[in-house]
Amino acid sequence: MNADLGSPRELTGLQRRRALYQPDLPPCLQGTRVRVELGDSTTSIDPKCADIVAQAFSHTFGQKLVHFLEPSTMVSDAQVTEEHPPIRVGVLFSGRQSPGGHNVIWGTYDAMKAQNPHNVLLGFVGGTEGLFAKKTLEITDDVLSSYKNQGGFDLLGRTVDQIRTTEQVNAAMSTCCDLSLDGLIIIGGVTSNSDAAQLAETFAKHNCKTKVIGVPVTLSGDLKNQFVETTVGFDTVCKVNSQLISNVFLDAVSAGKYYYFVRLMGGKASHVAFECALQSHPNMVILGEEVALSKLALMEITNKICEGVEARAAQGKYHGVLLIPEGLIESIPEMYALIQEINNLHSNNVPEDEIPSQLSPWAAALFKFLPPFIRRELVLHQESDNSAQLSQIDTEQLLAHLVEAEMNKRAKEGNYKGRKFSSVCHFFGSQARGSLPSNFDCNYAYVLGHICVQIVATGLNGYMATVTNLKDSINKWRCAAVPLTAMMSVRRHLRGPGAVPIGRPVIHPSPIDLKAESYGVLREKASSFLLDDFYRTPGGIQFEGPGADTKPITLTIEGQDYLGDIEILQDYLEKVRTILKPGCSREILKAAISSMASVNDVLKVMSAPLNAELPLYHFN
Ligand SMILES: O=P(O)(O)OC[C@H]1O[C@](O)(CO)[C@@H](O)[C@@H]1O
Repeated sequence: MNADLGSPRELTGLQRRRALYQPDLPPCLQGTRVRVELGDSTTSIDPKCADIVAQAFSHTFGQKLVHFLEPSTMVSDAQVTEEHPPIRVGVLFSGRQSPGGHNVIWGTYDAMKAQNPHNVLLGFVGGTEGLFAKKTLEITDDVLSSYKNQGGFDLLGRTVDQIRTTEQVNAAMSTCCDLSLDGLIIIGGVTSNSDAAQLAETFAKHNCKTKVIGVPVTLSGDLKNQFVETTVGFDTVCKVNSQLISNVFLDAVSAGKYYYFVRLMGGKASHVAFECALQSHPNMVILGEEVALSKLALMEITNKICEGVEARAAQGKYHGVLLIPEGLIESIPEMYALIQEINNLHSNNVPEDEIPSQLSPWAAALFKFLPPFIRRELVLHQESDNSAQLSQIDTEQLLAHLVEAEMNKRAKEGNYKGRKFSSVCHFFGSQARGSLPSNFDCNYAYVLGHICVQIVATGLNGYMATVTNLKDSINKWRCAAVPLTAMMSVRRHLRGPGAVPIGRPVIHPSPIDLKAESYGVLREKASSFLLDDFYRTPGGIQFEGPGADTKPITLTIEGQDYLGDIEILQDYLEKVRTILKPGCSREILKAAISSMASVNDVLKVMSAPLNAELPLYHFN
């Protein structure tokens, strides 16, 4: 644990200015009185698993949805919370750093102090380890002052994101009892919220008075379901990555000699890569979900990229940008099977250096085929959820290596006559994860913090704080509490009636919906992206002025009128081509010139920051 955690720190001019930003609240959270309305009883997100979840969570399964409304709203069966005896709440980061996390704590603190100045908020220093060891820091105005609207999780830090073993659960329970906590807020993604559900169940079973609350905070954006629209941090990370990617584009197109292979965070689902592709328009993006669906083998993916390289070479282009998610490696069937074998060996405590010799013959053959750097990375110790350390596996380098070998082979065999293929690889991980959070993430996290306090005040255990209607302005956001068990399910072995449930109930990461409109848009444009270099330069995150309040494209595109700039850019390119075509007719030239007004708009779009509110954007 870092000894400096939680200390006041010196802020730069930009950080000081950001610290002054005051997030907005939806009307229902603006006063000290909130109307609490009970909704429907819940079941499992997968009705076929309801019995299993109900059995595993006999004390917390089936609770009702709870909505927080403005007190003036006349709703039958509703109650108004008015009296607030002093409460004590603990909070911890249990999950990877994600921009905006600090604002959950700030929102919680403000809401607690507004309810009753004697309320106490304790932060656990060092995440789960701090929780087990009762290492707390009382949150005060002073402590918070240099962490408002700031990136990182360094106010409290985090360690192993796990509260699962009997020993860990008992340690957490004894801390909550000893500190007489009314509430415990766990800030994290799917794994941490699954642990939160288990903890809530255990507390209920043992009559522990502490109410456990989960908050959806993960840059990966994969804690997404009918109750949760997006997670805190996803917006910021996609904006920062898109800026970095667009910088790479300009570098690529300027020299025209390198292919950039960019790997983005997002292990179990490819939401970050998908959103960044919509924001930046790379030549190629390969999503884990597509590969898993089509069961593409490593060599098929390699060939697909080589075909793209060849098609571009035919147009005299020897540069390009390819995006992949870090989870791609696990989506490739043969790699998945190999990683599973390695995971099993890890679970049986086989040391890293002995793993290669204990693989099955076919897995050993695949392992041997891989370059040495990938072999080393594949056998590294596992994550807290017993999965491979995807951030440590340089899949972008593996693909670049295989594509180069294949292009050289094609050249040698006389099947490729273009210039030699050259690549540059990047992994954009912590560069974006440590960013100052966007206004959207600052607001969203702050509001979730307020909701946590309403959940404790209402006496709800095993709930997640949620906000829906996020695509609209904050005054239309809808605040609620959703039972964690409602988001849980059990994986099943086979599809159909013979399906056998495996594993324990957890909140699973949601993959990209390949039937969604936003995905359709991306695929429809794939060949233009590949060949026409429709690169976009979104620029840095806008904190003030036009564009400061834009949201992720994937959040706003679903169910909206999509009149994005892609069609317009294509149209523009066609017009330029027409004008440039030698001997084109006077009429065509005139028609092209008469459309110059829209061409100017297009140029504006191409040079303006993505976040700027442009007339051509109709995402919200
Ligand atoms: O900093 P670390 O421990 O490498 O974390 C990496 C992991 O965290 C995440 O960013 C968030 O879950 C994953 O995408 C990634 O694999």
